[in-house]
Amino acid sequence: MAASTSASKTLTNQSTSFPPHVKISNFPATHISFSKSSISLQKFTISRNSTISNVLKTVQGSESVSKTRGSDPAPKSTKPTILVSEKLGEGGLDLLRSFGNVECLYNLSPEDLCAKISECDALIVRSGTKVTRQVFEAAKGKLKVVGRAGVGIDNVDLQAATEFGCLVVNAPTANTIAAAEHGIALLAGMARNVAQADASMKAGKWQRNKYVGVSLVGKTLAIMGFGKVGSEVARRAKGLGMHVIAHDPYAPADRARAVGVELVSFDQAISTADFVSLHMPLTPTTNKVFNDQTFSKMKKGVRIINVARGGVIDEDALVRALDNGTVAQAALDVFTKEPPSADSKLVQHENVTVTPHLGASTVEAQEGVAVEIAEAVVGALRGELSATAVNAPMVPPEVLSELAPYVTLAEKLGRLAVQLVAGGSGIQSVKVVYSSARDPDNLDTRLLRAMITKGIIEPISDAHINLVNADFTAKQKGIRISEERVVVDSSPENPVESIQVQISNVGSKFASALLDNGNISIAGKVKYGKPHLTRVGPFSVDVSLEGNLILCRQVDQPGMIGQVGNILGEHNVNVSFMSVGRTVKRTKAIMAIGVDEEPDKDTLKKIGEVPAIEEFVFLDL
Ligand SMILES: NC(=O)c1ccc[n+]([C@@H]2O[C@H](COP(=O)([O-])OP(=O)(O)OC[C@H]3O[C@@H](n4cnc5c(N)ncnc54)[C@H](O)[C@@H]3O)[C@@H](O)[C@H]2O)c1
Ligand SMILES: O=C(O)[C@H](O)COP(=O)(O)O
Repeated sequence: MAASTSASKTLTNQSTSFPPHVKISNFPATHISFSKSSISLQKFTISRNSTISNVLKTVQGSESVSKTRGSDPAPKSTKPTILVSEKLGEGGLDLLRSFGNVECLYNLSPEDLCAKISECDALIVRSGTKVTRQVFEAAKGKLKVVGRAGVGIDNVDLQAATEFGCLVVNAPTANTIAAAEHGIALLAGMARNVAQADASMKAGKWQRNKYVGVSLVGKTLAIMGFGKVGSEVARRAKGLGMHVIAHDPYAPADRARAVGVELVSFDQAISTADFVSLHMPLTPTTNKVFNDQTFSKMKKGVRIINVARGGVIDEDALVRALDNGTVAQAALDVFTKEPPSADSKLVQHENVTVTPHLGASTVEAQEGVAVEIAEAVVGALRGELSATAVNAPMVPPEVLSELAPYVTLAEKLGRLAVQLVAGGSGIQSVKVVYSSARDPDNLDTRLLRAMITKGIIEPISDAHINLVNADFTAKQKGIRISEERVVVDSSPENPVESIQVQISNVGSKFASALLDNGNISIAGKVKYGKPHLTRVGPFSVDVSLEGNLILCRQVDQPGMIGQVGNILGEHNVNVSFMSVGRTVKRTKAIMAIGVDEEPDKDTLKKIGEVPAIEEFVFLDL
């Protein structure tokens, strides 16, 4: 298959918008929504020659709503009803009132919320309202958008929202500074026992010796998670004279350097720090990452601050570490269960300072998130695309049905590529090469690019990526995604022949995935409707992208498949696919092995001990 032409473009600072000229014909339009692992489809009837923007409006039921911007009111008879269930800044409320009928009903019981919701077109919440499946069921299709006035959307059942065709939008940036300032307040307050001394004085005591604190200047602070909040905490801590280090496997080193912060390994961060401040998202990887084992590696007398999410700490282990003196003090704004039980040992511990999830609670941040969320909700009710949507993008059904298998391939390639990146390497530049028989102008790759972005970003953050927010989120994370289309001589019936994903300027956990130019490179194809991995670095392979994957590089010699297969078999790990690729006979080869179960550490160790195996990596697809 010869490459005949190529065209490339780089996406920077680009907001997502649909071309107005794209038309769809008379068939049921499909509303595509993504969750972490699934795509759900719902059908809506769209008239001939509707534009995509009309599709959006029809799907969200806002055709009759005013199309004017800013504070122009919607026609009275068609004003949408917007329920605000937690306190929201006045600026946001004013904007909402200029557009719809706003009802502020705080502290609704779950039953009252369900009773009310079928009258509402939009619901605005913070972290206190649980927007459950029952709420979406009770809405009976009336609810079109849920706005989360803040970052975390763990209180909204996204899957249910998606299934019920309800858009969810959030306000991811307006409370960053507030959270960082609260982190610093907890750090300083804890070091000087402010809360404990205050309580003691109010109890009539004067205990000057008991509340001798520790100084911050010259102490080492480890920032765990160098994102928006983490980097702002770092800046402020440096101003206090602290030595700041950070651990974030996905943050670019130059961003850290610009703030004067050194990026280090997890173990180095926790074993050298006097203070450890947590700013990573709660993901399966970070869930209870601070546990008995990690506390035991910390410097005796370490102090911990958490304004991220309670679930990153094993709270029982923290109580043990406080009791045995490993951790001298902790200052916590967030808890696994909120509110925590009144008799929680952690909350009651004398060396623990607590606040009731106040990180975002400043007048300024609440005004900021209120306006940010009001704009997003009003835009969504008008049927506009939102840069902060966390679910429910829409694409024309003919594009969707054609691209559906490639969408899965794209996400899997993204997930796979990011797992090949070595810890400590910040991802800044991703190149996607689409080989296709179609003219470059006749291939809409936005959905594929969004899915590759989703595959790359979601395993390393709590961001939810879809067609709407993919470019926005990548840009926010400092990841530049460029696309190149290569026209190949094959059937133009297939929109794409193959997709290659390259990540530049990073180290790899699996050196064989590197091309001569130093880029991690993998490529895949759709075969019989299923995504297949067809290339790893310079090696050709062919393995279905299902379950999990082990990649091994070995000296090309007989018996290797048998040896590795036996180890997996002995440990009851079922092999689903296997493929061997090599560059030159009897030199180096790689083996790609699809496995149904995740092998335990012992099994992987045994694979690594096979003498001819030079390197291997386990990848979760
Ligand atoms: N207490 C509050 O009121 C409050 C307010 C705002 C944000 N938050 C929470 O703070 C956290 C950070 O928010 P943000 O806006 O800075 O998010 P962000 O996405 O900008 O930053 C998170 C960073 O964590 C990094 N990360 C991912 N996995 C990691 C791992 N295993 N180890 C170390 N780092 C890892 C990511 O690369 C990213 O740089 C989130 O959990 C958010 O929900 C809490
Ligand atoms: O996720 C967030 O934005 C913060 O945790 C703040 O939550 P809140 O809006 O309930 O204060």
